[in-house]
Amino acid sequence: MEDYDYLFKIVLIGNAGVGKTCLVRRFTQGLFPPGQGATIGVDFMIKTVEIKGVKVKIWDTAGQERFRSITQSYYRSANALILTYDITCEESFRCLPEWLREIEQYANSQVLTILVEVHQQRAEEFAEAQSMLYLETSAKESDNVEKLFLDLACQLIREAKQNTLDNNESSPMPGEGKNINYLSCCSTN
Ligand SMILES: Nc1nc2c(ncn2[C@@H]2O[C@H](COP(=O)(O)OP(=O)(O)OP(=O)(O)O)[C@@H](O)[C@H]2O)c(=O)[nH]1
Repeated sequence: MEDYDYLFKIVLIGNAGVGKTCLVRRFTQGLFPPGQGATIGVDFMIKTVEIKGVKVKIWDTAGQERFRSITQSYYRSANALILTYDITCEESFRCLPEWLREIEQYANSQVLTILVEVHQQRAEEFAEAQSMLYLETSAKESDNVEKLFLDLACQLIREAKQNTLDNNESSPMPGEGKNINYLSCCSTN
C-alpha cells in the first residue's frame, strides 16, 4: 500500500540548455549540479512534497529537437507542464509560442501550465496574455524552486478536489503499466 493520497505527474519542457535539469535536481536533491550534460530523451525523478499525502513524479525532458517525438509522448498524461525559458537566451523566449502549440497538440486539455525562469517584464506579459501561471526561479541560487513545485501541487490538489482532472488510467506514461495509482484518494487531511 502506497503512503500517499495524490500522485501528480509534472513534465518540464523548453529549449535545450534553459536549465530544466538543474531545476529538477535542485528540487529533488537540493543541489545545483556542476557541468550538467544535455538530457537524452527523458529523465524521471520522484519526490514526496511537504504536503501531507502528496507525491510528485517529475519528468525532465530533453530540449533538443531530435528528441521531440520521444518527449511529446510524455505530455498526454501530465497533470502539469513547466515551460522553461532562460533570461539569457533570446531564442528560448522566441520559441515559447512554438512550445504552446506543442502543448495544445499533445497535452491533455486540462493540463496546468506554468512558465518559469523568466525574469523580464515582457515574459510576465506573455504569461498573462496566455492565461498562464508565471514564476521566476533560479536553480543556482535556489530561488523559488521549492515554491514552484509546492504551488503546482497545491493547485493540482484544488483542481483534483473539484474533479476537474481527468482520470489518467487510460493514458499512462510511455513504459508505464496500468498500476500507477493516480489520484487514488480525494483528501489531503
Ligand atoms: N547561473 C545559472 N545557470 C544555470 C541555472 N540553471 C541552469 N544553469 C546552467 O544552464 C546550463 C544548462 O542547464 P540544464 O539544466 O542542463 O538545461 P536543460 O534545459 O536541462 O538542457 P537539456 O537537457 O539539453 O534540455 C548548465 O550549464 C547550468 O549550469 C541557474 O539557475 N543559474
